[in-house]
Amino acid sequence: MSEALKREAAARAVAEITSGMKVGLGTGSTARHFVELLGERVAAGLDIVGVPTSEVTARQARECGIPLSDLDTLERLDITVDGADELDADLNLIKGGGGALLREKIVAAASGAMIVIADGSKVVDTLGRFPLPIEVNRFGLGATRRAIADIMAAHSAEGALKLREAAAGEAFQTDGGHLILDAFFGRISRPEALSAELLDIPGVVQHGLFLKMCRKAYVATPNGVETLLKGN
Ligand SMILES: O=C(CO)[C@H](O)[C@H](O)COP(=O)(O)O
Repeated sequence: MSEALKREAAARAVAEITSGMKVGLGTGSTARHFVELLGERVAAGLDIVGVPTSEVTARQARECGIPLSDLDTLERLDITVDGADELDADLNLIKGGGGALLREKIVAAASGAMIVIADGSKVVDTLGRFPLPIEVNRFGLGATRRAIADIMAAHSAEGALKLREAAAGEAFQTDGGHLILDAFFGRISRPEALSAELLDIPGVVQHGLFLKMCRKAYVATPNGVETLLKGN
């Protein structure tokens, strides 16, 4: 999908930001457009404060002149705008393709609303085609991996469980210093049950299923930007 369409989706979300808002800033190539466009509005006088969901986004936001804060200071945000790797008709999501899922989920959960911006290829009937990112503690990796594999088998996962690499032979490390296991389900038919089972594993820090967190999505297609609302 073209960068131009992602930018159109981002522009629709930027139009919802008004002065005085505390805004969660997502991570990824679509969120990057949002941050850039938001920076242009800040330069033109928009008075907001942003809370970034990754070190990469924090750097970009600073370069764009967006004032930044954190959840220790602000505790609650008005809105978070972020990308997604998959979204279904109920606006349940898979996120974490960029490895920022933990901070993304913390920031979205602290926000009054979450808007997703994505291109049309991200819309699916059933979540699970995109491998589910699971952030895990380094300690006990083997045992955690085994426990996740057992859950995958119980959920009839179609594929493998892979340690994410930054380069050949070098494990990807999240901003929080954790590792990511990518779980290839194919189809996730019981996302709530899967979420609870994964979070029950002590070594799992968080997973990329964002359930009942998003109420609106702007989806860029070749025909323009579609607005998806939860319940529609
Ligand atoms: O969850 C994410 C990062 O952890 C991103 O929002 C997701 O990967 C989508 O990225 P992009 O807009 O580049 O397709």
